[in-house]
Amino acid sequence: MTARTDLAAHLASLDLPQGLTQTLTIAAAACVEIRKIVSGGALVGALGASGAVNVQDEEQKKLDVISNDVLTDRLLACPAVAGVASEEMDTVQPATNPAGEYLVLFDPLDGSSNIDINAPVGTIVSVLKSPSATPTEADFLQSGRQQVAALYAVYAGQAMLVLTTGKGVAGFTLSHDGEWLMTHEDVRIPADTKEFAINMSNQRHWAESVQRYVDGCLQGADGPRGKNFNMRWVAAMVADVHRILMRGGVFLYPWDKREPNKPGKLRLMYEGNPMSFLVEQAGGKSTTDGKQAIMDVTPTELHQRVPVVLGSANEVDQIAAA
Ligand SMILES: O=P(O)(O)OC[C@H]1O[C@](O)(COP(=O)(O)O)[C@@H](O)[C@@H]1O
Ligand SMILES: [Mg+2]
Ligand SMILES: [Mg+2]
Repeated sequence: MTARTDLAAHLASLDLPQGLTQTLTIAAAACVEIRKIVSGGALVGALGASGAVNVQDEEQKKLDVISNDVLTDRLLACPAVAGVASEEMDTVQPATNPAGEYLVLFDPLDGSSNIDINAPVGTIVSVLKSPSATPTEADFLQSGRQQVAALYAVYAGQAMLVLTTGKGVAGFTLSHDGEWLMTHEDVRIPADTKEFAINMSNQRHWAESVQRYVDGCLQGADGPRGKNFNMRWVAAMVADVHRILMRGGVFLYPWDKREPNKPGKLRLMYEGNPMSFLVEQAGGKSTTDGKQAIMDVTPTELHQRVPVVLGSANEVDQIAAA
């Protein structure tokens, strides 16, 4: 059997700046640590609430806090990192690395409501160039187009890490020896699909266009789309997007009428941008509404929310036209 390419060999083949390779290597190793803690579950005290709330007023789970600490500690100790920002921290954390060149933004544990029921969760990471070795919050507010890398790790039956540095998308599976080995060399999202993902319990709050789109899917072969659709909702964006990268589909977390001034639930800097980079690099589309690319949104706040409509290109176009 020929040996598989490991993450280190893949990064070397991409001819990246040394500091970026170092940053991605550390982020990927932190994901292995988090995977071990997720796998330990109740045995390692990883389940349940932490008793605290984050800056977005959401209850923090113990695993949100533990994962955040692992990523923050490891990345701030990486000489190439100038600073980090996280969904779980109020403010940015500058490093004290004189040669720091990269900013790393992350959702340390995505799909928090899945932790206690042993369903898939993950980690999402976005990497930007830092304008300075002593960055301020304003330095982090770069659009998704400025990202130099994005990755996620999904902790499910298998742990997988999916990465882009702007030259396509590669997927790695965690071996029993704790190594990320390439199993998916060139991930491509099919342009067409018969599968959509949305939290249907919010239906009455959606905009008319989203109602029309989903209604068309539900009518199946008897309706305007002329084909039957299936629906999936893992309640962890990382796992829903992973499914789309593996076999196509669309994922929607749209704006809704409940809080008209709140753009959506998901966060631009930690969820929207890194997932959009991966989806676009795999040939899909990632938008706020079927039309406007998420990566073109100019960020104004660190914890900014964004509506998300992403996935198979032709299906995203259907949503735009609904
Ligand atoms: O509770 P809902 O509406 O199903 O929301 C699920 C969505 O919320 C999230 O869990 C938010 O992420 P966090 O768990 O990182 O806060 C997404 O991963 C997921 O798509
Ligand atoms: Mg999340
Ligand atoms: Mg989270």
